[in-house]
Amino acid sequence: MLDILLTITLGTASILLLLMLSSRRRREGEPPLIKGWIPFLGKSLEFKKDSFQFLQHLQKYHGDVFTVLIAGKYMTFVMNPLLYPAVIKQGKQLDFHEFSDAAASTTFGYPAMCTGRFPGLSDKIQRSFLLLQGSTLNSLTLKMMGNLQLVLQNVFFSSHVMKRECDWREEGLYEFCERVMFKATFLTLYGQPPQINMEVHSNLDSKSWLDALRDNFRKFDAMFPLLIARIPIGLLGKTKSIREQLIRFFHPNGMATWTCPSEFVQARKDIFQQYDTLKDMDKAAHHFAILWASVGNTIPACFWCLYHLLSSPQAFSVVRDEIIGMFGEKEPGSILKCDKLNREHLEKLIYLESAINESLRLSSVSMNIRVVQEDFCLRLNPHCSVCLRKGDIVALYPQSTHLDPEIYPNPQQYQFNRFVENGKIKTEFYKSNLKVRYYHMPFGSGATMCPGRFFAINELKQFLCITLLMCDLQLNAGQQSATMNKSRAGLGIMPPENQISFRYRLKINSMERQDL
Ligand code: HEM
Repeated sequence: MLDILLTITLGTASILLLLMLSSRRRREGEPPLIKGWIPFLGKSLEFKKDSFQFLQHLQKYHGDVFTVLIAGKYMTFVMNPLLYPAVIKQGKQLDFHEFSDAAASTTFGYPAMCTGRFPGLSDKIQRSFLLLQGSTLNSLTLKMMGNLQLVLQNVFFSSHVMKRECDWREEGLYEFCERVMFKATFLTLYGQPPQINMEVHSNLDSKSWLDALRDNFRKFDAMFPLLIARIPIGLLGKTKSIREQLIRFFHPNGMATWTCPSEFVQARKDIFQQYDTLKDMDKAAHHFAILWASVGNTIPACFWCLYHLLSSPQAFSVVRDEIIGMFGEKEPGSILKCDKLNREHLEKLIYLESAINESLRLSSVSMNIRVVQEDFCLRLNPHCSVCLRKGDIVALYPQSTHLDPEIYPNPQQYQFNRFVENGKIKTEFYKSNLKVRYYHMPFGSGATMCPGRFFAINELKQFLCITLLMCDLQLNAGQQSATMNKSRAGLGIMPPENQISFRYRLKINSMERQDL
């Protein structure tokens, strides 16, 4: 995302990028252009890496629409959500795919799709995304439920952790979310590589193929913002060889031996098979990109959802009671047998959904980027239109909506029930007495919205239901509150900046506990 360029200008690389500033003649109707590297640099350093505060500052002085010249690119920011619909519905003149194709191909290491070498590939890939929704979502959800429970049981019953399952264990909360979600999502989407059968070998391979994959993934992910900003991978230490190992893991010969892939991954394998022009490592790189898409944001989202619930006793008790009210108190071992833990029932958990929405509202910093396809004037409302030029970028920055006090009173405060009204999920939010259509945008907007959003929300609900039903959980006392790592502004969900530790144990009923 180009926001990374902005982020970098706000960081130490500012001087290099700002030296690339160029100027062009202004036309009538163009939004105010903010340029001139000395004041820009001064301000950007003042706001350190907080691009949201920096943009808010620019909005205060230049209005709801302004253009920033960053690294030779003209980026027009539309900061008022009441103006978003005009941008979002403008699919033809404001395109997303050209930009995402270029950014994703360099980041994940496959050839760009819009070069003419792969006719129809991009459309087929877009169609495959439908398999993350509709009726196939039911089977994905069921599979995820089974895998989540197996992975959690694995955490408790693996013999290398020399503890009884009823003993408290301590761990980093982020590491716990990462361990559980990475494995469960991988198995659900890609199926099982032959060397592992979790039920039979649950005690084996403490440093298994999956741990190695996750370690490499974490190292790659740390470099992700720089890669998206097109910093050449050769300049990023070992990142190139780490990415190669990650890609090699998805080599088609290896994947052919994995059992039970999801219909989504199977469809992608079939599509790539039709293209002789795609080398095996290119196909593997496409599969790797989906691994990133499927866990890169979901893991930090799980962290914030669980962290906020554990930090707020009222939220925890309302959400836990709602889950228990729906599924009943369960013996940890019998949760899998509960046939209610499906999509239909998950949809009825409104406090849980509201708590998830609220965590996403606070932690999401994705930016919506569109590339202008031709010179034209975009009418934003009856009183305001802006003239744009081919090649310019238009950016929506939903964090400014998510933290707008007019739409969300006390916006920095976590309120788990903010999205509940009259016993239903609240969908009406207002600004200047006008209904805001795009009030919650962690998954992007319009035609380019995240195709995995329904799966992601289900995963979050399942993760929270299963951990709350199976485990007793507590944050360790005396630690600082979690803060957000802002270096990923523009790229999805921010991970925590600091380490948060917690303790957990398998739930057993109080009678049994007295016997222990
Ligand atoms: C909390 C979790 C998630 C968040 C916050 C999230 C957010 C996003 C965002 C903001 C975009 C870009 C949309 C735009 O710019 O308009 C995106 C794209 C995408 N997401 Fe997600 N996502 C999540 C989980 C998932 C999952 C579980 C999958 C499943 C495979 C997934 C698959 C994708 C794919 C394939 C794209 C690219 C779509 C394209 O190229 O057209 N995401 N996501």
